[in-house]
Formats: sequence, C-alpha cells, structure tokens
Amino acid sequence: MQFFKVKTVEETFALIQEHIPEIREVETRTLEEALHCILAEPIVAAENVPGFDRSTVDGYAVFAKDTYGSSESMPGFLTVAGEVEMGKEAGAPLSRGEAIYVPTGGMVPPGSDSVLMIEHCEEIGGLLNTYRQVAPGENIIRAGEDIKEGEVLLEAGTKLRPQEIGALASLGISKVNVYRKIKAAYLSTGDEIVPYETESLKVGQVRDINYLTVAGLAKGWGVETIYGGITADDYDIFAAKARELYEQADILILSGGSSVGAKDYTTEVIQSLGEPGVFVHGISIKPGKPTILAVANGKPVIGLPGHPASAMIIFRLFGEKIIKQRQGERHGKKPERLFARSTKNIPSAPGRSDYIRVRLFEKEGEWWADPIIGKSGLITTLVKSDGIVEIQSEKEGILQGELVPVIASK
Ligand SMILES: Nc1nc2c(c(=O)[nH]1)N[C@H]1C(S)=C(S)[C@@H](COP(=O)(O)OP(=O)(O)OC[C@H]3O[C@@H](n4cnc5c(N)ncnc54)[C@H](O)[C@@H]3O)O[C@H]1N2
Ligand code: MOO
Repeated sequence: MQFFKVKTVEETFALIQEHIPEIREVETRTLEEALHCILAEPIVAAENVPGFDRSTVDGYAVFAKDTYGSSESMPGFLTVAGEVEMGKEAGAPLSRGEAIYVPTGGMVPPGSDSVLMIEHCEEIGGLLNTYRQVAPGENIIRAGEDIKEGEVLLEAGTKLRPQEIGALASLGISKVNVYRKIKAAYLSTGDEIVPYETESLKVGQVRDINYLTVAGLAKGWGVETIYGGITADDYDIFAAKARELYEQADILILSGGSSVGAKDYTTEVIQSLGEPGVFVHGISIKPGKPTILAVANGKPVIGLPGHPASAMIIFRLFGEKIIKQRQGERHGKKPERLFARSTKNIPSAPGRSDYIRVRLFEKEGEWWADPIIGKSGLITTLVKSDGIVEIQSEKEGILQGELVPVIASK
C-alpha cells in the first residue's frame, strides 16, 4: 500500500513557484488580438495622455480666483472672450476677468486653471454671471495626468485586461509583443468513463464531466485546449496516450486515477514522462487530497482527482497558478474575493485546508454564505454554489456569523 506524503496548501503553492518553468516565446499581436495575453516587455509611454489640458465638463474656462466669492445671491461677472471648438486647438490665452466656453473633452485655453460648469453660470449678451466659485484644477484633466511621457505604464509579465488594452490604445500603440498562448492537453482516465455525448449508459458507466469543466476553466484563462479523449485503466495504453499528448502541449492534465487504488496508474504514467517527475502527491485539503503535481523535462503535468467537484476546485486553485506561471504572468491582478458571514458553524480538521462550496445571498447590505453540503462526487454542489469559502489549515472551523473570505465562482 502506497501512502501520500501530504503537503499543505501553502507548501504546494511554494513548490509550484519553485518548479514550474515559464514559456518565453514571444509573438506580436494587434491590440484586438492581445486581450488576456501576457506582455513580454515593459511599455514606456512615448507621449503624454492627454496631450493637452482637457475640460471634464461643458462650461467656461476661467481663472479660479476670478470666481471667488461668487454665489447665487452675489454673482460675479466675467467677459466671454470666445469659444473652443471640439478637437481643435484653443486660440489665444485667457486673460484675467475673462471666460472662454469649452465643451466636455475640449482643450482648455492656456492660462486658465479651472472650468465653471454651465449650470453654475449664465451668459447674457457677452457677459457671464458666475453663481459658484471653483477651485484651481477643478474640472480639468492636465496634460500627462493619465499617463506621463517616459513613465513605465505596464511591466513585462502583465496580463492585458480590457483596461490595459484601452491604455495602450490611448498611446497609439497598435501592436504589442506578448508571450505566445499556451496549449493544455487533457486526458480523462477510467474504464467507467464514456464520452459525454453517449446517449444511453450501461450500468456502471458515467459520462465524462471533467473534460468540459476543466477545459472550460482553462479557456477562460486564455489557454488553448487539446482534448485527448478517455483512456482505459491499462498502463500501456494510458502511458502511450499520455506521452502523445505530452509531446503536443505545454501542460498535460490528467483526470482520475490519482488515488492509490490498484488501477490508479496516474503516478506511474507521470513518472514515465520525464525528470524530475512528481513533486506533490497528496495535499492536506478537502476536497482533492490525492492531487498530483509534476514537471517532466520542463513541462508541468497535473493529475486531478476524479471526483468532479474535486477536479474543478483543485484546478481552480492550483491549475490557475500553474498556468499563470507557465505563461509568464508576473503582475496578475488579485483573485476575486469577497467577505461573507457564514450562516452555520462549519467544523474543519486543523492541519487541513477546507474549501466549502457556498450559496451567497445578500441581507441588510451584507453578504451571507450558506454552505452546500454534499460529496465531492456531486457536480451539482458546484452548480448550486456561487463561491468557495476557504478555511485555512490553522483554523478549527468557522463560527456562525463569522466573516469569511469567499472565492467567487466565475
Ligand atoms: N483508499 C482511499 N481511497 C480514496 C482516497 C484515499 O485517500 N484513500 N481518496 C479519495 C478521494 S478524496 C478522491 S477525490 C478520489 C480520487 O480518485 P482518483 O483520482 O483515483 O479518481 P477515480 O478513482 O478515477 O475517480 C473517482 C470518481 O470520480 C469519477 N470520475 C473520474 N473521472 C471522471 C470524469 N472525467 N467525469 C466524471 N466523473 C469522473 C469516477 O467515476 C469515480 O467515481 O479517490 C478517493 N478514494
Ligand atoms: O477529497 Mo476527494 O477530492 O473529494 O473526494
């Protein structure tokens, strides 16, 4: 009988960081094709954004000092000296005692330090009655306030979200060098597993759930997936299929056979793929204890536990970390977490990290997390859940009403 040398969740993350090599192949993509890609080089701004002082409102460019003391009951008076046209350079500089009309986004004339909104003044025959005072800088975006020429806008290793793509567009950058997208090959194992399209099942058979759940997560992280089908619990067939997929991909994902049963060949197959091989077999986590993580000649191999909820939770936690590291993401944004109060006491064994599926609901402005009880073989425990509560290994559970971190399902 083989026993797991179980690692904690924290040790597992540290081992992933130590073992997973990055892919450094670079390709050039247009901004439209670069969404969710990882930048291969830093972006230094070659110009200011905006390139000129802009008004953020429809109003009159003024000297703030000229409006001091203005109110509804004691309006001030300025001379209207002209109008700025949208998309055009402002004309002459503003002189004291004057106001120039500027549309939202239009250039603020030189000299002016603020813009008074049109609803706070009234133009009558070339004179502007001012009913409010404005402070210097009010309603103006200064040249370079968004991005300064020479500034490092984005570091190499940044994942390009829509907002990063927008910032690149603002600088007139139309192509970027990014790491190439990675390919993950997936293989289901188990004599009982049949393609999900199978219309009628024989007793003992189950449809392949894990391919679609795991590939679905991977696709959402920008990974291309290769489906390797289902392999029987036969060492030679399994090892040959795993080798073929391993050659085609940057990461190999195997589901099932990770435990220590007589027909659980996954560890042996992974060890046959290359050195150094398995670096984690068994994590003190629930669900997903029999997880296997390995590197074979520089390529990561993940052996997911077969139970569908375990496979998905493990892939969400460790698969995402492995993929990010593999594709060179070094400045990723933080995971989506929110805090919710538990509706129940939830016990947990100290020394083990528990990931409890929860349904979230809002009551009186607060989020509450209601645990979903059910075995890790039940995919509907995840269908019913909105997120996962993490009970860290040092805790002996959580109390009813306690505020707990929830990883929201995407
Ligand atoms: N003696 C022990 N037995 C088990 C342990 C243990 O520590 N000692 N751990 C249990 C835990 S926890 C899990 S999780 C499972 C993991 O088992 P395997 O990774 O070896 O997976 P299988 O035995 O192949 O499958 C488990 C279960 O999941 C179903 N399955 C597998 N693949 C799929 C798929 N692609 N789609 C849908 N369902 C799938 C499979 O039919 C089994 O019912 O081990 C426990 N045993
Ligand atoms: O801990 Mo296993 O992964 O659920 O059944």
